[in-house]
Amino acid sequence: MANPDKSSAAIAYVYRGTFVHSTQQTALQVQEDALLGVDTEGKIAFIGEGKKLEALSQVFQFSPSEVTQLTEHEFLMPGLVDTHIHACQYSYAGTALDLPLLQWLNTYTFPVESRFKDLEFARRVYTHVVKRTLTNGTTTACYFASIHTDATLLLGQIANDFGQRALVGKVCMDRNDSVKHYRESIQESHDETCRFIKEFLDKKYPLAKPVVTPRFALSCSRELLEQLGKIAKNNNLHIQSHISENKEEIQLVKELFPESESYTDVYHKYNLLTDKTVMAHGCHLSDKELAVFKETGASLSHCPNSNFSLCSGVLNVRNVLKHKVKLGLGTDVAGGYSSSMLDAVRRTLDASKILTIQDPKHETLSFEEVFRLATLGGSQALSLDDQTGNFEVGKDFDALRVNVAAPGGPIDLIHSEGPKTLLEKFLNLGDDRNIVEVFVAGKKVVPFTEPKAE
Ligand SMILES: Nc1nc2[nH]cnc2c(=O)[nH]1
Ligand SMILES: [Zn+2]
Repeated sequence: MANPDKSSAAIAYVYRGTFVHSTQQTALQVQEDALLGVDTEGKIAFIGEGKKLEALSQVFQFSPSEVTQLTEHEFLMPGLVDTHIHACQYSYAGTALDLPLLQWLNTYTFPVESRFKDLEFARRVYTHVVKRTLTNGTTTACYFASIHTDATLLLGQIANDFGQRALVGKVCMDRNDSVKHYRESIQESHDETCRFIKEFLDKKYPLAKPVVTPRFALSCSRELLEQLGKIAKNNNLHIQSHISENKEEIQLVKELFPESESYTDVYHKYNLLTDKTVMAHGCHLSDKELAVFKETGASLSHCPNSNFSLCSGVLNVRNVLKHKVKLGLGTDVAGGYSSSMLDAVRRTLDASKILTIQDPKHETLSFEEVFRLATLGGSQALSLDDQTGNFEVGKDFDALRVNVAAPGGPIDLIHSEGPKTLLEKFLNLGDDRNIVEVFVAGKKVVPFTEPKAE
């Protein structure tokens, strides 16, 4: 576990106590009385046994008296990864949940998103969403913004200023018959996407990157999809979109793209399925389509709150995992009403249990598996697992310090509990009151220090 050669940077701080995380092999690995050192570059420098404190302090040159000891009801876990969230829909989260997807988009979503031309409105909403998600433990977020380049650049800046790891997408859509002022021409969508990518990359943010973002097949012409596939390829960029969310949407895709064998085939044809692609939902994908996801390395973002709220469908996560398709969890605000990944964890378990009620042979997901999906799984789905997702030496320290018995918090601990039960209680009953500190790339980002809270 300890490898002094891996890191040449000095140790910035060391924690001692219980750590929980996931690996490819083990959904939940618990280390009790362990030591974890973070270097001045924000990377995990070592993980070792508490009883080896003396030796580790000599090898890694830190003072044993400076080690921070976690309390009995505390643990460190990897930060939560939200693989799909619409930052510009945050203002109406918790409302407008009475229509199915396409009617919901036309009635509520497009009119609100069109307001993001106004940079001051954008600043207000984006500051709130970044702060709220960080407080809820989202250390990495994959954001959809709106069609507006400058407002989307602002979202990238705000995420960077607050220290959140973020993928940020300017939405592309050249088709919208219902809210005609909320669409672009093909030329505009292409040129603004290029400007967005260039200006975003010029900022050289350490943790924020641009994502090519066709809204979904129904919002885009063939020409636009083709151009976006090329832009992503030429710049080696991430791609995000939606797929196979609801049955009416799938039927319309079939009618609009009759030459394609399936919804998946539409995106595949325009080179939009790569190992840096994340597609939201996929509730109704066939096994054949899942095989294309596996072959291309594209991943799925499971957004169960949204799938329930808009009555879209119930994704069979077990089947996706059997196909070895990468999968993370998403809040899909505001189709999903909660911006907390703890809610996504709970709704994922609910969705799996519903499938078991319908078919007792279905193998229900365990809380340990869902914990992995919310952390390591999300980092894999976003192809960021070389940097984050679990506690491995050399990765960035993206972590939550959780106190299950936080004073004034939502959990009453009646008995003394082992670490596995503490994690289960936190996942099912906890909230931001239990998340006492949040770290991204070694920097403490919650409680907020700078920039000043609004
Ligand atoms: N849930 C959801 N699905 C979509 N499909 C296309 N756009 C959207 C959106 O904003 N939310
Ligand atoms: Zn979405």
